[in-house]
Amino acid sequence: MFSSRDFSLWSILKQCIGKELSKITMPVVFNEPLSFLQRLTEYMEYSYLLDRASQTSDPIERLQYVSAFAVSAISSNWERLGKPFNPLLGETYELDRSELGFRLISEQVSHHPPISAFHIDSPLYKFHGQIYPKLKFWGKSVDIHPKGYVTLELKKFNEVYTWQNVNCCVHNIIVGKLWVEHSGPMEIINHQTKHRAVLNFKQGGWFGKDLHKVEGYIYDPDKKKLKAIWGNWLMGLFSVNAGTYDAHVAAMPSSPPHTPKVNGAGGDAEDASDELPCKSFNSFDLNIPGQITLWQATPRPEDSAKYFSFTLFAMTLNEMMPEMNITLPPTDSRKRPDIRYLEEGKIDEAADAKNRLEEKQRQARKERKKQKGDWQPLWFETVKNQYTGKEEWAYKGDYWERDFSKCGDIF
Ligand SMILES: CC(C)CCC[C@@H](C)[C@H]1CC[C@H]2[C@@H]3CC=C4C[C@@H](O)CC[C@]4(C)[C@H]3CC[C@]12C
Repeated sequence: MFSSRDFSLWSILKQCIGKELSKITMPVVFNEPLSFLQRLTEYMEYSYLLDRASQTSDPIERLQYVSAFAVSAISSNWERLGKPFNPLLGETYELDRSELGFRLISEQVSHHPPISAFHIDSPLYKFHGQIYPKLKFWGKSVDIHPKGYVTLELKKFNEVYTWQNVNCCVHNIIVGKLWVEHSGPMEIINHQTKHRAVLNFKQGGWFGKDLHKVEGYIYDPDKKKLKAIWGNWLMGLFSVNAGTYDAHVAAMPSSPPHTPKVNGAGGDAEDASDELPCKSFNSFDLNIPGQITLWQATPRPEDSAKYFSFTLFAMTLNEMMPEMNITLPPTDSRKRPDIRYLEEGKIDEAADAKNRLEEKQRQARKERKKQKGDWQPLWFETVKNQYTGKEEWAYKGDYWERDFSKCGDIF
């Protein structure tokens, strides 16, 4: 990893207050060596939770595991402060993890606004969706709204679940240590049985008491609370009967008084930046009789901090195995020269390559405009999702036949 300490993020971003960030080009030192398509693949790090959900006959237990999956999908965002590369229009990424039971294909289907579509197949489930990351800069922080629904189909039960990704915020852009927070509600619906999980990602608050905490309930179709789910999005989740949980929490002594920080007068979460997430995690393992652990995060590899804070799963994503040179399409993220250079620590080469690719993309767009042509994604098309009622990008099929003769020359 190259140190970006000598570069001021603020000096670049100060021209952009209140603006959408997808249009500004950032120096490559603020990047991590992955494309956003590869980064999205990290949703699948804990794919075993989907296997587990498909293997239980109790719909409530299924929803518990689907909820754990939805939360686990963002756990790798902790401490990840590099910006993934914006995928080029038509860029694709595949990940064949048949030994884990799934394979994934994703494509950048739109450039302005940026939209990434993905589709994952397993013998047990299908998981697909699209993300429209909207980044907005508000001076002290960057707000990220990863718009778009994701859909999970459990084949054995003919069940469809949908949810929306939770909002994200990067704090301390001007001074201090950058850190990531997820906050807001996440609602996961089983459209067949009408069970719902409503989870709340809490804000750190004044003293960081609730930092990274997730808490919520599973409701039956009549909105009766069945199970409580609680934990922390970076480390793990637990569950127990809702009644037991509520009684336990009500009987808990209120938290010990805190000494307010002298300079911590603001009401926002920045004050919590020194709080150790591990410390607050202990208080989440409430040890309630009958509680079960739904999910626990795998610790980061020892040297992770020197490698963009990647998880082990993330470290595999840009690996180019010898046979891949032949099997991969020319549009696969692993073949992007700028990302590869950054991975190798060659900053100047990475910056040059990134400029060249972006220029090439602009030229191609001009050409299309002249010929009055429209861009057509190769592997996805728009359809209406019957459950969410929203237009979405659906996989057309055929990718794995590996006929890549129609792939554009984008790198
Ligand atoms: C310091 C600033 C300017 C650059 C760093 C911004 C980084 C941290 C931002 C840029 C794009 C962001 C991602 C955009 C969309 C998603 C999908 C969502 O489901 C989980 C969060 C996730 C994966 C975001 C994580 C944070 C992210 C990677």
